Amino acid sequence: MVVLHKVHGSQNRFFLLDQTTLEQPLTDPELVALAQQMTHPKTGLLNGADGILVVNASNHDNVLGQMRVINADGSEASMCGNGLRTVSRYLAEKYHSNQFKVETLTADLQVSRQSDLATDVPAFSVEISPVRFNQTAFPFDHLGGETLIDAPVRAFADGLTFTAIAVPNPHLISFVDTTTMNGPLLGDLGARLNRPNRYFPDGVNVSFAQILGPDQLFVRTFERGVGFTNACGTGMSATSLAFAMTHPQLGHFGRQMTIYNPGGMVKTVVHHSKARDTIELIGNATETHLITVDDAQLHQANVTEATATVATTHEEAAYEAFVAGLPSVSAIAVKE
Ligand SMILES: N[C@H](CCC[C@H](N)C(=O)O)C(=O)O
Repeated sequence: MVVLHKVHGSQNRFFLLDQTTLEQPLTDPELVALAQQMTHPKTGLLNGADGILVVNASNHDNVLGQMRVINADGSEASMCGNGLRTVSRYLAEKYHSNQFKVETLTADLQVSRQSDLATDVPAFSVEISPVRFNQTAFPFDHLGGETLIDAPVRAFADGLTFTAIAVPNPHLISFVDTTTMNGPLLGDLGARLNRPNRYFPDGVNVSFAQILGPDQLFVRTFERGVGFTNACGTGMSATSLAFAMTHPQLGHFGRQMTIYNPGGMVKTVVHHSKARDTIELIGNATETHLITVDDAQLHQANVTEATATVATTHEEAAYEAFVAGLPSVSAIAVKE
C-alpha cells in the first residue's frame, strides 16, 4: 500500500506521490494515465485536482528530492510554483530540514520554511527560475522581435499589450481593467493558445492582472494543461516580474509584492541583476487529505478502491479562515 497526499498552494490543488515509497516507480505512461484519471472531477478522488506532483530521489548535492509536475491533461510541465511549496513542506517534514534545494526539470531550486501565515497555515518560500524572455524559451514564430515585452498583439486581442516570460514554463501576461478581467477574453485566449497555433506550439499559461496599488496585484490564470485554476504560482511570479518591468513606478524590484488570486494570496519578491532575474514566491503549503491505495492499482491508474482520510490537522479550515481574513481589494485605475 502507498500513501498519497492531497495538498494545495493558494487552493491550486495537487495529489503528491512520493515514488521512493513504492516497490517500483511508475513508468512515464503510467504517470500520465494516473494524472488523467485521478485529477478528473468525476473519475478521480476528492473532486479531482489540477495535477499530480511526483517526488523522486535526487543525487544532487544539498537536494532532498526531485519534483516532476504532470498537469491534469497528462502533459508534463517544467515547473510549478504552488506545487513546489507543498513538495518543499513534504520533504522538510520527511527529512527534518527547513532549508534545502529541490531538483526540478531545469534547475535545483532553493526552498525554505517561513513563519506560518496564520495558525495551522504553514508557509514556504521557493525560488522560481531560470527566467527567460527570448525565442529559445518560446518556440513561437516571431511576433516581430526577439522578445515580447509590453507589446500589442492584434492576433491575441485588440487594445491590450502582452509580455511573454518563461520561468521556465511559458507565461503570457497582460495588465487589464476590471471589465476585461471579468469578461470571456481570458478563457477564450487561453483555450485558443493551448490548441495548435503558430505562436505557442507547446501551449502557454495565460494570466490577466489588475493593479491594486503599489506592489499589489490581482492575478487570474488560464493554465496550460488544466484550464482555470484558483492560482498559478509561476503565473503570479512571472506577472510580478512583468509588473516591475512595465510599471516601474508601481511595481518595484527587490520589494515584497502582495499578489491576490481567486484562491487567496501569496507574496513575491523579484530579484533583478545584470546576470539574471529570479523570483521568490512565498505562500501556504497546505495538506488536506491522506490517500491510501494499493501499489499495483496505482500502476493501473485505478483509484476506485483508494481510501481517503482528512489529514489530521484542520488545515483546510485554517486556510479558509486565513482567506476570509484577507482585506477586500479593488483595482486602481491605471493609465495603460
Ligand atoms: N500548468 C503549468 C504547470 C503548473 C503551474 C502552476 N500550477 C504553478 O503553480 O506554477 C504548465 O503547464 O506550465
